Amino acid sequence: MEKAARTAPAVIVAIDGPSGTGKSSTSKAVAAQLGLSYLDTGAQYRAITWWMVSNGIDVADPSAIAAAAEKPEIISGTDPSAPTITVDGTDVAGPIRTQEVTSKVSAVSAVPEVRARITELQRSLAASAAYGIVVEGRDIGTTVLPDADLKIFLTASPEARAARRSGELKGADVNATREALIKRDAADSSRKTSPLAKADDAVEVDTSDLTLQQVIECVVTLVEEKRAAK
Ligand SMILES: Nc1ncnc2c1ncn2[C@@H]1O[C@H](COP(=O)(O)OP(=O)(O)OP(=O)(O)O)[C@@H](O)[C@H]1O
Ligand SMILES: Nc1ccn([C@@H]2O[C@H](COP(=O)(O)O)[C@@H](O)[C@H]2O)c(=O)n1
Repeated sequence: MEKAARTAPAVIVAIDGPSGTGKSSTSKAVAAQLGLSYLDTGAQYRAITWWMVSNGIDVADPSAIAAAAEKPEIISGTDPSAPTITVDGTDVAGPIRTQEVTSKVSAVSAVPEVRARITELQRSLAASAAYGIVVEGRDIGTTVLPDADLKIFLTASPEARAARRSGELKGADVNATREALIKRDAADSSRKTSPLAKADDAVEVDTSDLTLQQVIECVVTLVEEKRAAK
């Protein structure tokens, strides 16, 4: 598999969609299976949010966020079997998943200066991926990599997404989880700069009634078809 991937043409894959649709799980597995790099762009927005909170920046003040947007150094490791994220040299893989960061990330990621900074990082990582990359997020197909070889937009019902997330957060209330997902998606979809949206040329995959393995197989097939046509 690895050898075949390394003799195949480099391929850029954009995977977007709302929260809990399976973007990270699918993208990581597809990248690992096909010998591609992997970038979790949500982790980058979470990392900059973590830095803002840790440094006492008021996340309700867009001008304060904009003024600080260039300060933290954010580095993403793109090996799908061990993705990493550091801020100023500190491993923040755990801290960026707290409820506090999750509840504040939409406000921080809506600030245009933050998006410009993070988008530049994302494009540079994609350009330096020798064998190709799977990049997952909210605006990859529409804004970050509009010329991606393949664009996928994952969806799932709010009920399916809430059940998946509640399974992860042991003991979490499914209704509260569902409301929180809907609220975050609404904020991400309604911001002015680069909102969560399906690109016109993206393939939409509804994962509500599919197992994770079925979604992975579907995306691997789509990538292989694109590669064969290159
Ligand atoms: N098709 C599926 N069937 C069942 N569970 C799934 C499926 N896809 C993903 N999951 C599970 O749902 C949870 C959320 O998946 P994942 O983190 O990949 O979603 P996401 O779209 O990246 O979410 P977010 O945008 O919030 O980071 C994980 O526990 C994952 O294992
Ligand atoms: N391309 C992206 C990716 C993410 N965001 C913002 O980050 C939040 C966290 O994303 P997760 O995938 O880790 O849940 C998300 O809610 C968005 O606010 C983004 O703006 N653009």
